[in-house]
Amino acid sequence: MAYPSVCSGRDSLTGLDKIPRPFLIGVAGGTASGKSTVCGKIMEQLGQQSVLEHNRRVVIISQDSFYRDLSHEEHKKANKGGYNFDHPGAFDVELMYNTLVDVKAGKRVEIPKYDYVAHKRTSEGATVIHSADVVLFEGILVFYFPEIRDLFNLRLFVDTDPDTRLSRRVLRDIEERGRELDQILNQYMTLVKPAFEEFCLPTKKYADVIIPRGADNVVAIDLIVQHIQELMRPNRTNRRQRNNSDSIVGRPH
Ligand SMILES: Nc1ncnc2c1ncn2[C@@H]1O[C@H](COP(=O)(O)OP(=O)(O)O)[C@@H](O)[C@H]1O
Ligand SMILES: Nc1ccn([C@@H]2O[C@H](COP(=O)(O)O)[C@@H](O)[C@H]2O)c(=O)n1
Repeated sequence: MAYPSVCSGRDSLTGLDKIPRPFLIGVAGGTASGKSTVCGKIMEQLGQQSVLEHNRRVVIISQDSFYRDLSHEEHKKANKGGYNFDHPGAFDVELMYNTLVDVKAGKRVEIPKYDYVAHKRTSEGATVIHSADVVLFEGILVFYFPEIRDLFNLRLFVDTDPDTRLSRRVLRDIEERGRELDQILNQYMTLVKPAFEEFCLPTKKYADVIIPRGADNVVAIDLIVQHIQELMRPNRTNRRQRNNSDSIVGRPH
């Protein structure tokens, strides 16, 4: 696939002289490992959970918003748990890449919400990004595509044991995604688990920080938040000019 050129290259975490805004964090991990929950905790600890959504300076995007549109046949398969949503080919990589490039360039971007019952993006409840300090991009395969992997300034991998993930997925898919138990287990055994082992797990090596036990790991989350705050501190040398009051650092939590 041909991608448009972008000023790429990852800012070294020790080379603190060039901290980009927004600071783009990739959060990978298996299904139901706690990626969204970890992102929520990071946002909360940065004091943003109580801020109205359109004023937030820390934004979470889900990779699921970039699933390809399904054909009629694929949609029928998906309704039976037989469509492979865990394969890299299920994603619109070009749209995902172009969107992240726009986010990094500070452009106003609208990210549609994904409807897991209808298996498609919805026009309602889109996340609007216009002047974020930190953008968290979470999903099972956010480190799979090299061009996308290279866009991240920090990479986290949420490492939760597979039994825990399966039991959480079963409960979540029944409660929130309108699924039946036999369909969930069949999809998991035939598609989700093999794809996790083939495509997701091998990307753990790209992480800067691996978070064992996901959101239960308060120490890891505290350290990550401290690191982000340190990087984003307004009086860092050579940082982009901005008003102190605009910063997420030092805001009341
Ligand atoms: N540490 C935890 N303890 C208990 N339940 C959790 C924990 N982390 C996540 N969950 C639950 O597990 C399910 C999957 O978590 P989620 O954060 O959505 O995972 P992911 O984004 O990786 O799919 C959700 O129902 C969530 O509430
Ligand atoms: N229509 C869909 C789309 C995705 N899935 C499954 O969701 C998982 C990814 O989301 P997580 O929050 O669990 O990371 C992935 O494993 C897909 O199997 C789905 O079932 N239906």
